[in-house]
Amino acid sequence: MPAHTHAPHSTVTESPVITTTGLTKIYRAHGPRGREVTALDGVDLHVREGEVYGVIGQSGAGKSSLIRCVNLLERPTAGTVTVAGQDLTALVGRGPRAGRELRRARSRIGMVFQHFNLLSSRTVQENVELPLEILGVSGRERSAKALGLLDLVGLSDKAKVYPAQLSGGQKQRVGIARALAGDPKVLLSDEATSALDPETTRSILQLLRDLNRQLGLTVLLITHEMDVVKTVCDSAALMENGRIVESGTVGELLATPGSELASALFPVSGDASGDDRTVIDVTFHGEAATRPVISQLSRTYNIDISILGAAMDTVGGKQVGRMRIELPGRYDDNVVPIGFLREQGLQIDIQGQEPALVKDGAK
Ligand SMILES: Nc1ncnc2c1ncn2[C@@H]1O[C@H](COP(=O)(O)OP(=O)(O)OP(=O)(O)O)[C@@H](O)[C@H]1O
Repeated sequence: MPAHTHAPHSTVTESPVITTTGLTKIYRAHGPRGREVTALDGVDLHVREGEVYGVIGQSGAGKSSLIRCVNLLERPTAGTVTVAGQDLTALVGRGPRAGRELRRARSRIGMVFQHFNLLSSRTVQENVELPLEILGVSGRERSAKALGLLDLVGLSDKAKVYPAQLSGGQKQRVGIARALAGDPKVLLSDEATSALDPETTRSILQLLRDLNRQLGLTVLLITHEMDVVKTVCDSAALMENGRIVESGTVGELLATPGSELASALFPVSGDASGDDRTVIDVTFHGEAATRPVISQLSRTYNIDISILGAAMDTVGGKQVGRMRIELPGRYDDNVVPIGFLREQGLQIDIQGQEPALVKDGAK
């Protein structure tokens, strides 16, 4: 594996910057027979300062509800939301003073939308200036700030044009510049690349990553695309039916036996070539990724190993990967070599072991 892979400098700290506890959102349809939909069912989310955190899940899992509750665009039914040390839920519906504080706190949370939400009647610069107008920033200061942000997102030559004259990727860059106008500590991204082609998606993700690194900006993004998580996220959570069912840093997920997210990030396939074989998935990450463990295994135990499938990649600047290998003999014959692999710090998942035990038991 190449040792020269450029690992971007990580700015992740242990301080929590977004925390939700028991976050619950129940939508109630109007009318006496209104149906209830529980979109969030007690979500505990912990996003650390300086990380890019991805929430992934299928349509209807509750991702949009989560991100909209984090900036209080949607009022949670229960639970708390703390952003940068401030309990936002405590400010809801508590009179004009708390309302002002909530608006101020919100200006420290940038939001990027799937369909950009730009005003077509305003130029690019005027779109970026909009949040500053709302904050009461003077004309000259607004203009200087907007031009600086457009430069940061690579659009300094587009200040005077209208959104209709821009490509989708350029529109999203304007959306990002606008989201940064209030100097947020946190950027929320709601499917920011879903409306873009793959190449533009890559450039927007790269921009988010660069802003994360340069500005120490914490990014919480929701997506239904595993590739987005793989490209930019330090940590990820999987949502199903309004709950977080798995979460952690990419490394932690890869080290979790049976992690759905880990196998979705690194899918490997391949079937055993016969009954009398043991198929195992080996996950490499960190330092173990650079050692020749498979050839050591083969030499130490004098066994022939077949590689059935493999996926290697760089996630958040770190080499990670999975390999599905086949060893001769049944599981009982391979306890020692498998122990050897585990001792090397590798994550080992034995394919079909549990179903086989169940089947054996049923015989
Ligand atoms: N305003 C609303 N009123 C009633 N139900 C809603 C409302 N918004 C969302 N829901 C319901 O809440 C559940 C979660 O929706 P949400 O949009 O949060 O999921 P999602 O994971 O973002 O899905 P998608 O990727 O399709 O946007 C769904 O069953 C949805 O129908």
